[in-house]
Amino acid sequence: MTFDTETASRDFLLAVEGLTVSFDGFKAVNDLSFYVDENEIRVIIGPNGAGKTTVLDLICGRTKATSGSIRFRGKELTQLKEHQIVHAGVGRKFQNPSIYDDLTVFENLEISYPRGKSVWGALAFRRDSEVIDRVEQIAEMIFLKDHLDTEAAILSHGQKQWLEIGMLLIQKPELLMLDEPVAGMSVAERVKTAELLHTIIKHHSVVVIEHDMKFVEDIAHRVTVLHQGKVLSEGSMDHVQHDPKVIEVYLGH
Ligand SMILES: Nc1ncnc2c1ncn2[C@@H]1O[C@H](COP(=O)(O)OP(=O)(O)OP(=O)(O)O)[C@@H](O)[C@H]1O
Repeated sequence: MTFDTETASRDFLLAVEGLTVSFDGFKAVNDLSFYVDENEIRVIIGPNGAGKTTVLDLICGRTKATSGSIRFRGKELTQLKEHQIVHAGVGRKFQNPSIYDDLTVFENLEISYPRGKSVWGALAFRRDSEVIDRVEQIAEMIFLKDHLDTEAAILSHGQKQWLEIGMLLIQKPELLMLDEPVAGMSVAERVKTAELLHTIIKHHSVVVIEHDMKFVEDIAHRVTVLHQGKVLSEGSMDHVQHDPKVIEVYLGH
């Protein structure tokens, strides 16, 4: 059986097919296809300019595709607006944390708690036990249970990154997309972040862009190597690490 026949007959959480985006004639993503399963950690690697960030921008609706399809739980995302994609269950963390420095860890998590869409729902929102329980549960997962009253401004760089992941998790996205989550972290923080991702995928799927190969090895179920907007290689870390094409354009440097 060919890969195509196999993929066509399966239900993936995320199915990206023939995705292309052209910026003034330059195809940053070029006829790209890849598939992500439930409870999978997929890592996207590749040289600078390969199109990794652009792929996440396309999935979360920040950039509009020139052609191709992105199906999430069978729902086409390419025509949706960013907030509709968030509502469909896709959360995205950018490289720079967008937390509120002057609020505490508790408050940052609390304001991210989904309150329903109506204005009335927002007005009726109060700090009830359901919210407190959920905030505490997430804080424990992101190693900040003892820092609930700490102002976000004084957290370490790594703790800020975890807080932002927590702010996404509290919204219960089915798919979480992270752009270089361990950049600038200490070795100890990287180890804890790998632990966090292994906890997260019990209930979510994760797509991560990463350059730190040790970290990739620790977390990846499968790795997709991008080069010039296309898949150069895909499979286990072991498979892509030994693929001569990958060594030539990326890992050998
Ligand atoms: N809005 C845009 N307009 C024009 N060109 C763009 C735009 N966004 C990205 N590009 C180009 O598309 C290519 C892919 O960029 P992208 O940021 O996706 O690469 P990357 O793999 O994430 O690289 P890095 O590892 O350096 O972050 C680059 O050549 C970039 O200059």
